[in-house]
Amino acid sequence: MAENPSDGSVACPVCTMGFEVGKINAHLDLCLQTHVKSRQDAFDHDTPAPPSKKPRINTTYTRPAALFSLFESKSKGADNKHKLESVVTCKDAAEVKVMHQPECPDSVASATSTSKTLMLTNEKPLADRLRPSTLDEYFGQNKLIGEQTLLRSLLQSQDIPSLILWGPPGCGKTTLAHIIASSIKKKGTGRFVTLSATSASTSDVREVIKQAQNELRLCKRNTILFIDEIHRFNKSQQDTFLPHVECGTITLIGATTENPSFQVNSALLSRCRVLVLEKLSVEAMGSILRRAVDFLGLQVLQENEGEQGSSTLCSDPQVFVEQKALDTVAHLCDGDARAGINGLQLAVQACVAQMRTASIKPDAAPQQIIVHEQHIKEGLQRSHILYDKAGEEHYNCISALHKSMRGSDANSALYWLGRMLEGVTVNLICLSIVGLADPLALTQAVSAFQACHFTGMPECEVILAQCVVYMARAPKSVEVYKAYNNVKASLRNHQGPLPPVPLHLRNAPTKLMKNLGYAKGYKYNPNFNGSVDQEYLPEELRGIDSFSTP
Ligand SMILES: Nc1ncnc2c1ncn2[C@@H]1O[C@H](COP(=O)(O)OP(=O)(O)OP(=O)(O)O)[C@@H](O)[C@H]1O
Ligand SMILES: [Zn+2]
Repeated sequence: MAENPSDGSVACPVCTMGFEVGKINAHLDLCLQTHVKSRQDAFDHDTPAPPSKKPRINTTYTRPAALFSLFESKSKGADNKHKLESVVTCKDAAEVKVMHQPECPDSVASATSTSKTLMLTNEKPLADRLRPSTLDEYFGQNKLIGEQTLLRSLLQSQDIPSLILWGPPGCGKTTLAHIIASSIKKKGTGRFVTLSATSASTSDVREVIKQAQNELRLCKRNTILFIDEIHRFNKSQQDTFLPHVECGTITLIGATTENPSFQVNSALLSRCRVLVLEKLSVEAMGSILRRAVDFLGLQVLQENEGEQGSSTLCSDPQVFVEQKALDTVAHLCDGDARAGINGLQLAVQACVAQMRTASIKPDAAPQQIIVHEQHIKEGLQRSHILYDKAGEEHYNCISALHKSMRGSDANSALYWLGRMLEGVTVNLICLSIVGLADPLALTQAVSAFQACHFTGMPECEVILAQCVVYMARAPKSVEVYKAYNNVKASLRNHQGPLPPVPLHLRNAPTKLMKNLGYAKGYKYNPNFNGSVDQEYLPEELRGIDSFSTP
């Protein structure tokens, strides 16, 4: 800014430089733009893309085929050969720059320039690039943003109260805040500032508040302050904005994955409206993934379709993704859109990388890349507990010991115990397999465990031996064991996000939780004579009995 402050100058609320009264407004517009941009750079992770970047998504949308075309045409030669000109390899990115000369008549790419980078670089996670900027692209959360909801009418009236968005990871809290903010910015009624409680300090907050005060005083413009992961601020940090939320200098939108009753200052909480977001449903995830697929220019392969699909006419390599693979992402991502989108991205990257190594030879035939369910599973990085070979012998002994006791063979059980005492401790609690037929067995096992701790080797041998013989001679039951296995299997095989805990079964220690309907309708058994008719399972599991299923 070139102006020199004079004596009767006013300070710019943003950069605090002095300006003549007549010039301050013109300066402000400019200064705000630069300021907002620099803020966005600083908090790039959770701010909307600067305007100049946005069309990237839109352009992509209208011509997805061009973007995912791995090979770009240089000229429309009649030569049908696909010549690889360059392959750019980066460490683990699927950034591929390759060229060829296709004959494909409908290749959109053929009309465009030279090599283009595949939309799968690692520079920014796909989920971030896909962040919706309007409610039309925001899927699920219908209870919150459906027609005739409070939030809709607030958005229409442009009168946004301070909000706390509470929900599980990747369900769209940050996105919703951005949408709210951009709808307000559109009408020019407010300013939007983003801070993340993981990186911002109290002085950052003070700075934002100072600017908001100036802004309100000079421009009569409200500031919306979005704080991601607000629960990471401690209570005294949260106190910093309390008075400013109260007097309306800032409208606070906080996002949190933690129950705000416990993590957000109660004074602050009482000044904010809490909106609860849910895990995204399988259907919502389906729509979100569709959008990702379009963005990447992938083709979806229905189950009964051959691999050739629609590409038989065109010699361009194409990337297909099985519909089943998409369904798998929607089911496995547990309502977390970020995990789902990025899982899909990783799977596609892995497939493209595989193809790349396979086709490095010049004149390689064009290929079709198909992303299968298995790739997706790897992409989602569902970790499994690996079997520890080194400990195998130990587990074999435990197994033999357990089987001997189950078979009421005290003699063998003692033998296996002896084998294991060669340096390895026995997990005595495992011995409780005797089950409900003799509930005292568990007590025996725990007592033996404690007794061994008191006495140590070698005296504890006898204690262990007594315990093992007790187990071997006790009556057996596998009822609980089987039933619990059924529970584990049903959890493992569950499709989509796990059902929420029924509201009436939840505890309601805070006012917020009461207001949200927690504990409502719960029948406290001691208040009733005899049995109480009450459901203790989520609605979709009613009627399923782990004890009776085989
Ligand atoms: N409801 C939705 N509709 C469409 N896309 C969504 C939705 N929710 C999330 N996404 C996608 O998932 C990404 C992550 O979502 P977002 O950052 O809003 O989640 P969050 O709830 O703030 O998660 P976290 O608590 O982990 O920060 C977004 O960039 C967007 O691409
Ligand atoms: Zn300024």
